[in-house]
Amino acid sequence: MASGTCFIQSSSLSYALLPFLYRRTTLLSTNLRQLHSFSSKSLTTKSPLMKVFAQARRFSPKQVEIASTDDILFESPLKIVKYPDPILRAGNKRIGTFDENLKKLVFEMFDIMYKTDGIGLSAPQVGMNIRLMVFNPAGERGVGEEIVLINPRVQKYSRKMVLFDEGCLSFPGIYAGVQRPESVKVDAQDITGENFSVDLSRLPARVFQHEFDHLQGTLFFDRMTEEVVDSIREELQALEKKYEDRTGFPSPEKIGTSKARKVVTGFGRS
Ligand SMILES: CSCC[C@H](NC=O)C(=O)N[C@@H](C)C(=O)N[C@@H](CO)C(=O)O
Ligand SMILES: [Fe+2]
Repeated sequence: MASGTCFIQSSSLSYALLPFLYRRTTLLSTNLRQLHSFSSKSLTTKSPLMKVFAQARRFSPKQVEIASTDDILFESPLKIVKYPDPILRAGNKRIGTFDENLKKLVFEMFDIMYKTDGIGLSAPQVGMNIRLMVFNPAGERGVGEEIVLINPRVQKYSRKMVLFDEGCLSFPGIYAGVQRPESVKVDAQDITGENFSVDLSRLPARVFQHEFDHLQGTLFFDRMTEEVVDSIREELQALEKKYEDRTGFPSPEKIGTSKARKVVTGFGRS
């Protein structure tokens, strides 16, 4: 999609746009009905207004903003952003420009990943709110395979879930159990902008999912059960305190002792 295109979230559609949207979704639904023989049940909704919203949600492409050149500018050397910095919770823009600057960023991300004993790294973890991740499950330059995924989307994931003790470079020294699907099928773009698909399982699937979560603003403890969070609660609070001491601002989030925390499941939209 062209840079500068204005996207509108279906959830925030103004009523002024409804007539236009209704025409568009009606056309789309007619075409899709012919193409895919939708069941009458899937097209039945309770009111015309609900129908417009339901169809808009089903047919509209994902409305993630495209990064500008400024969004991809970075300062060397890169530094790892630590919890609870709000950068880790911010939205991440899709990348539309595949140039030398992007290649340099990827090289420097691998560099800091290896230096900090990582096996994967997402752009928001180095302060860049864009949809880019790098990983190498071998964790060493020149060993294993370096994988770069730009604007990744999860196509499929296995029902089989696996529990594994994960660590995150944004939570130094903290490890705890996270359940994730054993394998995933991913669509993405490479460093030249070329589309590709890849099937990942075991550790590569785990690292991909951990980094993909970062691109969605999800952190590994969001997926942990309350019992598991209890085992690292004090360490999380220590990071929150460190952030407050360093910045002079209150921590933007607190793990506290609340039981209201909702464990994240699934992948959300990308
Ligand atoms: C298992 S997914 C972990 C991915 C994570 N990426 C970014 O936060 C990461 O690299 N975490 C490291 C702490 C890590 O897992 N390092 C390896 C190799 O040293 C380890 O076994 O601790
Ligand atoms: Fe992480």
